[in-house]
Amino acid sequence: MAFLEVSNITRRFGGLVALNAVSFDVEKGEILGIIGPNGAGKTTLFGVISGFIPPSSGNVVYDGESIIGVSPDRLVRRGLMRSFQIVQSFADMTALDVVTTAALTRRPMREAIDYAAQALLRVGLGGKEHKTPATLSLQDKKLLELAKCIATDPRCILLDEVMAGLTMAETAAPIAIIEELNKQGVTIVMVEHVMPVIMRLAQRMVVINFGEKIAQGTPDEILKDQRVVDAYFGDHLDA
Ligand SMILES: Nc1ncnc2c1ncn2[C@@H]1O[C@H](COP(=O)(O)OP(=O)(O)OP(=O)(O)O)[C@@H](O)[C@H]1O
Repeated sequence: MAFLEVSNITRRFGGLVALNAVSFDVEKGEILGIIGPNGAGKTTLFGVISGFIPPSSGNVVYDGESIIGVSPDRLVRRGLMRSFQIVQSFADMTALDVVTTAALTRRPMREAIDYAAQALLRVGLGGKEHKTPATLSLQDKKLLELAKCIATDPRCILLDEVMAGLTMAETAAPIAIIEELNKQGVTIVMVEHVMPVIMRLAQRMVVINFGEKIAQGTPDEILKDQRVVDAYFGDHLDA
């Protein structure tokens, strides 16, 4: 049995079918990349897996149990954490407050603050603990999302476009953090538009187009798949 099993997930918004019977497995310890054009349904898929969006039908099994209907908070306590494209916080919260809030899902207050400070150090944000997220650079905002994930002691992280908007040089830090987490046994599922990054990190990839899975395979297999090239790569190979 795979660590994460997505089976026949369909999600409708009114008449729009954002996801149509999408199925794939994620093995423990792997890095799975998910790609697809804008509006393909990737964020909706992450919302379903992480408990934020109920599916219209289908099932998600995490570590042997169905997690449909389980709240995002409870999933985080079970080690399933997702990042967001935009750091969400109240205006007067510092980076340390934001990460402490994440750490509190699994630790008491005093420990959570220490653990959050360590997570910030680990992503290279040492010294920026007391800045508000709004004043951080885009790269630091992305690193803050990673620190939030790390602070929850995840076993599986869903990363939503952590490289978006970064220069290739700026992607080096998040890439190193993701590789290190994975080496420590954390399973990673990542949605990413930056092709050189996902091609390098992902052991396997799933391609979604108009809410449907159109291909899966190793990065090399995906590059050679004509349906994928037609649907996606024409626009994104140089990205
Ligand atoms: N809450 C919602 N209500 C109505 N339609 C929605 C909602 N959320 C998403 N959609 C629609 O579902 C489809 C899939 O959107 P989704 O954001 O999941 O795509 P995506 O692949 O993540 O796109 P992007 O790469 O631009 O983030 C789109 O047509 C979108 O407009």
